[in-house]
Amino acid sequence: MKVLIVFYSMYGHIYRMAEAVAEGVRSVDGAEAVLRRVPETLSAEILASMGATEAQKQFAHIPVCTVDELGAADAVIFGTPTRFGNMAGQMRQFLDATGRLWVSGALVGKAGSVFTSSNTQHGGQESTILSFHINLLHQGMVIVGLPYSFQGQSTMDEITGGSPYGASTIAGPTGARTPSDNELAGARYQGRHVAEIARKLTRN
Ligand SMILES: Cc1cc2nc3c(=O)[nH]c(=O)nc-3n(C[C@H](O)[C@H](O)[C@H](O)COP(=O)(O)O)c2cc1C
Repeated sequence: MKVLIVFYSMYGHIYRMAEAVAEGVRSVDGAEAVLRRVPETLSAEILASMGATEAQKQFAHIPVCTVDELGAADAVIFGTPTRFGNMAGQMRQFLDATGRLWVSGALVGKAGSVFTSSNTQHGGQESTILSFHINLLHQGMVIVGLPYSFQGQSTMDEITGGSPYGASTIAGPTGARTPSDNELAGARYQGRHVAEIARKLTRN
């Protein structure tokens, strides 16, 4: 059973979370985690002006996802930073290339799940995940979130990402904060949870 983790990251937070999601997937017997990134759509000049050039080198070795790989996966977990409370345009562009999967119903009945990051605590993590879910529903996917059985999302001991909609991390106003242990635990939990549900959905 193949669980595809397809992400966009500009500064590395979503990449780090994607690695943790993959760990969670791999903790399920028979589940293979495949990490892919979506194509970059901004020019090198714009990326340099945004201070992304060095950061993106950390995950340049991850292969770029193809639409066929998306269609062939047993479950898909999407990771995107928030952009004004929505998914990043790079992810949007990738989704807009999947029309033929919609036509053929390739994703119907497969588990789909979303995780995110933002600079500020209330900067749109929930709206990013929930508006992403609309796309999954149009593709006929079965939406999987991050249940409250992941107790780390209820903690009052620290400022943390994570909601019933999906794992998340807060990068901080300058983007210098890295995903906390609790946020990474949420990402691992989500990966494991999706893989467990996908295993049930794919059982004959
Ligand atoms: C154009 C743009 C819009 C953004 N919009 C938001 C926003 O609405 N709320 C917020 O908290 N952070 C916002 N951010 C910050 C990003 O979400 C943050 O850089 C990202 O989550 C870090 O993830 P990454 O390291 O994987 O790129 C924005 C960043 C950019 C470049």
